Amino acid sequence: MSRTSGAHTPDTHLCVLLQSEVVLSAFQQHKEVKLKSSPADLVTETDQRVEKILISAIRNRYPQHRFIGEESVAAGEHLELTDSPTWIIDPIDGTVNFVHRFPFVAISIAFTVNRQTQFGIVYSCVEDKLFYAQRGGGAFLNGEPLHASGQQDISRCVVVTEIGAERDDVALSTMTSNIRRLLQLPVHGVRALGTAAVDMCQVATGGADAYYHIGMHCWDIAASAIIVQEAGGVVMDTDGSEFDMMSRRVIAASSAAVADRIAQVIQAFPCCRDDEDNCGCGATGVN
Ligand SMILES: O=P(O)(O)O[C@H]1[C@H](O)[C@@H](O)[C@H](O)[C@@H](O)[C@@H]1O
Ligand SMILES: [Mg+2]
Ligand SMILES: [Mg+2]
Repeated sequence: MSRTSGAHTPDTHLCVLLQSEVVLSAFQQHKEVKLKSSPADLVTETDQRVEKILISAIRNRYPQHRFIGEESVAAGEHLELTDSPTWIIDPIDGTVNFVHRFPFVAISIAFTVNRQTQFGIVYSCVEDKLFYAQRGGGAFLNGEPLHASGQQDISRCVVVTEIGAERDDVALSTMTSNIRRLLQLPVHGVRALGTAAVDMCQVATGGADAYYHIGMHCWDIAASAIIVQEAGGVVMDTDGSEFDMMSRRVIAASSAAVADRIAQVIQAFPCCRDDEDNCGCGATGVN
């Protein structure tokens, strides 16, 4: 059981914390690695095992609920977000880090009703940091309230992003030119931790002022999106429209001014929506 669990933690937190022991005990071990959508999109037996245990534990308690799990979708399960109560699960966010023992790996769980996120949990296992938010209830890190930085001036920002699993020329040149354009504004710095969920939670802590990503999946950011929003941050699509967790594009920021400025500077590359089957573009929504 993690050092951060407490009497106040709801059942789901306990579920996550219990599974983090599975992640942590495997963290130092040799891992059998399989490839998914690219040579950089990895999965291990631990990813699959943690997701199975989480889903069966939650399903046991809530048999009518639906699930969107990264590894269930990778195994061919249809991905559809409906009005039904739905759990959106990334059993290990940062699998490349997990395989390499780079100490930023997280379990991410979001819960939606009527397609609206009710709460999100991101547990950064090696750091032992439990990020949590409930709609209208604020955002917390290990029980302490979180507040975004409120920074309005892009030139005073630390911006977090990810070079994801894409290795095609269009995606790579778009991502690298986005980073170059931001650095030339200039911004104070660009960072990447290798886990979208923990990256985005840095905006909720105020330790970063913005996060943007093109190509991630709903399970990577569904939980951290509500954590940023409840910490007073802004979350939107990279085209400036309302945040849509299935679009595979996101900007999370300390303020609308910074979010809008980033939306002006960065470009997106085409990638299928998570809920779009066989959309035919280069970067597929599922593996
Ligand atoms: O580790 P997973 O759950 O696969 O998620 C990562 C994704 O695969 C990468 O492409 C992104 O760059 C990371 O930020 C995600 O955390
Ligand atoms: Mg992930
Ligand atoms: Mg994952």
